[in-house]
Amino acid sequence: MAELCGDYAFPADPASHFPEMRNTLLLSAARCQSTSRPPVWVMRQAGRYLPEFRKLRESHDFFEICRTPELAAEITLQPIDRYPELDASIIFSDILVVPQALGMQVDMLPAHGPHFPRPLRQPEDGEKLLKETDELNVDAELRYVYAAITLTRQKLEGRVPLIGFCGSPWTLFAYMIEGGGSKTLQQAHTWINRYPELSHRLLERIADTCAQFLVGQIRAGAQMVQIFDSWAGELEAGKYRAFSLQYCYQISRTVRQLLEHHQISCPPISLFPKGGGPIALESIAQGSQADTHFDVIGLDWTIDAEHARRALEEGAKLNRAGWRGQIALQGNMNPNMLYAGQEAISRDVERMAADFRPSRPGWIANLGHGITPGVDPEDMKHFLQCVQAIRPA
Ligand SMILES: Cc1c2[nH]c(c1CCC(=O)O)Cc1[nH]c(c(CCC(=O)O)c1C)Cc1[nH]c(c(CCC(=O)O)c1C)Cc1[nH]c(c(C)c1CCC(=O)O)C2
Repeated sequence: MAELCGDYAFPADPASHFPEMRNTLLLSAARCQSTSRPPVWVMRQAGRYLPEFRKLRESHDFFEICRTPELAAEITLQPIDRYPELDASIIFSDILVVPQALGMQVDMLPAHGPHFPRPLRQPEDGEKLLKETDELNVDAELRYVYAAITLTRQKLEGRVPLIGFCGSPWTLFAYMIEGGGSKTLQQAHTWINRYPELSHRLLERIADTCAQFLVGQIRAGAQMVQIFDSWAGELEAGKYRAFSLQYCYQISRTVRQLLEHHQISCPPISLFPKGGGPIALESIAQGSQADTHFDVIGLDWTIDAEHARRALEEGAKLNRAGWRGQIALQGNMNPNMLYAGQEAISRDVERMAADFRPSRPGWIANLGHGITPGVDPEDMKHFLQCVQAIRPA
């Protein structure tokens, strides 16, 4: 893997190394600062609904693209070149590069998605992984992502900010045990119920790896980072706090500490607790501390902006650490609305804009989950144009 990217060196100072930014709407909204209009980007915006992506995929394996900075940069830029309406880019990669860095094999099977030939089956498999990753050099394993980020920042020429990301420890842990997608996560639940102590040690190792990985991405040029907790909604409230949220806080804390050591200011950190509902949001605000908080929370489409705000406020009232920071919201149109026709899309964007009006400044328009492969690229364009037409709050 290292051969593919050769030697990589972090820029001395990411703040001054890259072309001057011409669009900072995302970074302002993430800090709840007022903007002329809400910024917009879309999860999975570089993906299979784009013919130019499918064309490149014909001749390259998925993880080969992830490991080849020139290809990852090219795909990251595809939606930016096609849609001048976008206010952010997100580096082309996958959350499963972290299990790979931890020594697990992951393949991307056509039509099936991710597949681990040797998932964690027995407690001994977990102990073995812990032993073998005790002195893991995260930066050496994942520097191909850093190289892709630095190259993409140059190619973006300041058009829009670049977002870096990782999976949440719980979501990655579940993939590492299930070995791929799963409807029930039965085996992951069995691990946290039968082997809670070992599960905690694994989650801590994954969180530490993710934190170092996000710091590397930020040093390489990422201007916001998002933690995808795609399976937050699978856990009951107490277990969500113990097995997921706690480790997302650990990532936030470690990222802030390590960046301070490097004398780099911390960019906005975003958490997407998919399916977690009001209970997850309340828990997030209740448990936040100055050094563990999130600047942005992503919402899926099953919760509306008003309930989300209320849940965050309730949580903040119960916060014993005295944390009173502001949280920006991101989301949350149902991705399936992109199949409903342009008139319906227009109406739903208007509805969404009205719902989020009291949250502005501090709203980043997005879908409530990733865009799916069957969407007509013209309908995506229409969605972006509708968001652009939203007037100042
Ligand atoms: C759970 C998860 C994964 N990957 C990711 C998540 C979290 C977000 C979510 O919940 O959707 C995150 C991800 N995956 C991908 C990105 C790239 C950046 C972007 O444009 O958003 C990001 C941010 C590329 C991708 N990751 C994948 C593709 C399609 C792969 C292909 O071309 O064959 C892309 C463009 C494959 C992938 N990767 C994963 C799955 C389950 C699949 C298969 C199903 C699917 O395609 O949605 C794991």
